[in-house]
Amino acid sequence: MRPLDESLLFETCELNKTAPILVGVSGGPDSVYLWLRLLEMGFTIVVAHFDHGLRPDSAADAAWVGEQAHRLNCRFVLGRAEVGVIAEREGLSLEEAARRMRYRFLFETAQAYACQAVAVGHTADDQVETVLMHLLRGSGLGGLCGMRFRTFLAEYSTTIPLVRPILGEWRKDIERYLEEKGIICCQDVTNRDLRFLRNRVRHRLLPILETYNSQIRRHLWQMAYSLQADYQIIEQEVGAAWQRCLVDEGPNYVGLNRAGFCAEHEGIQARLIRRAAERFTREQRGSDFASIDRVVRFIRMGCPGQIDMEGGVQVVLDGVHIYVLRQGEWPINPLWPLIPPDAVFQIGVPGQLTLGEGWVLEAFLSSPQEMSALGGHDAFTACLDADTVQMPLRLRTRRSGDRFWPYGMEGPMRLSDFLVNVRLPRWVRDRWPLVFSGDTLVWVPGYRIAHPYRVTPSTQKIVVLKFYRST
Ligand SMILES: Nc1ncnc2c1ncn2[C@@H]1O[C@H](COP(=O)(O)OP(=O)(O)OP(=O)(O)O)[C@@H](O)[C@H]1O
Repeated sequence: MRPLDESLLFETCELNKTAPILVGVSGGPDSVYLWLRLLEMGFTIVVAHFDHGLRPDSAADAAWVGEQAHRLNCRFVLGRAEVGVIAEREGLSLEEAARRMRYRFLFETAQAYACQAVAVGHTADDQVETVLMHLLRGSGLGGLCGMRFRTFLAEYSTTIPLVRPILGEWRKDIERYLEEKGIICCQDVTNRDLRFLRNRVRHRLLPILETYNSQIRRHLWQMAYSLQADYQIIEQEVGAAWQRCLVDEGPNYVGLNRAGFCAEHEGIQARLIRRAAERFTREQRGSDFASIDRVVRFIRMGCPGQIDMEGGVQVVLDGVHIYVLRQGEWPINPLWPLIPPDAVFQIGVPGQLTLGEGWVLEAFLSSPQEMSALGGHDAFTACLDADTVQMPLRLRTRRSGDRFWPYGMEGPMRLSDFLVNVRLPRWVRDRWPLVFSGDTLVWVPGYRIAHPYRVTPSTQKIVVLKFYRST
């Protein structure tokens, strides 16, 4: 366990005695204890209390904290908001609205009074309850790590940390300390309300778990603490993988390199998607395992297309890149080499076609030896047996009645059926480029070449076709 001592405050919480610390004091025993202990240890404290206006006695709590601050000669800042009204307006639960308003107030006050950190009174018991709540709701490793001694809440401040100096102290020891000092704190009656999951965990679940192992609280606390160190290693790995895969990023999208992504470890792949999706999601809780797993499998399959995640996030694959974006907000860069619906182009071999938006289609001749030396290629490169194709090749969009014999299939099928099967997004089908030899469709870029045009052991020369963006 980590009791409140100087090494915890200076090293783990990274506090110093040169600037004040803002302590969020509800008036309850935990935050009062935190405040008194920090004062005893010689820190300068700014006391901040937020009146949520949700209980009839909330003004009395505020007054009590103010009186104590006066008695202890600490600066006191009181904040107030109509949490009920805000919750309704923003479609949040009362607890969530209260939490957001409170943290916003605490960090704004810390900024205004040049405080080095915001300190709150979460205890070891709160930690154990939090870990169990995460477990019950189905969390990953991140949730099982529980709360940190020192962290940043980026939505409130990226420069002022949130510290929890009494995260290693048990409530019973805190109560004993206050009793010895004769301090009677405010009591929050909602702490006994069993409609709240936290209270059920505290008053019902934990006593039952203790009948299995009397040390369960200690074990859960230790587990969270050691997982935090493990998690840090994973986060470093994910950060490095992110740098390796990131190709493009904007306010409403992130672009990753698919080949790089697929080369990462499976666990890292899932975390990369989670990290990208978290930027754009409307959900407060992260995406669940099943949804992340579905996206990872879709990316590994490699066919261009799109897939929706919960929280308004979309993942779009163009065969080379993975775009994670806010639904409906397409990146400025076009993803695919789309062409006007009625356009027809011709391309000789060797030859080059400049399409819109910086896209280029290049054609050249190669030999089987050269191609095998080059190794694998992406979905927007095709190799055809040169003796089977009729030059120049033609590029156009689909027309009714088009048929296609996909590589590896028994025979031709309707192109429209093929496009449905591969789930090419409906809105791009009329602008998707198709490569024809004479009247025969030989390549659906991003997906398949036509079976009769494949490279075989008897192939002498290969026509290589390649779409790429020149900008
Ligand atoms: N109204 C408030 N004003 C200022 N800070 C608050 C307020 N409510 C909570 N906090 C801060 O957030 C911490 C955690 O809040 P929570 O509601 O979980 O409190 P708690 O575990 O009941 O602790 P306490 O005994 O201090 O009320 C508190 O210890 C306190 O530091």
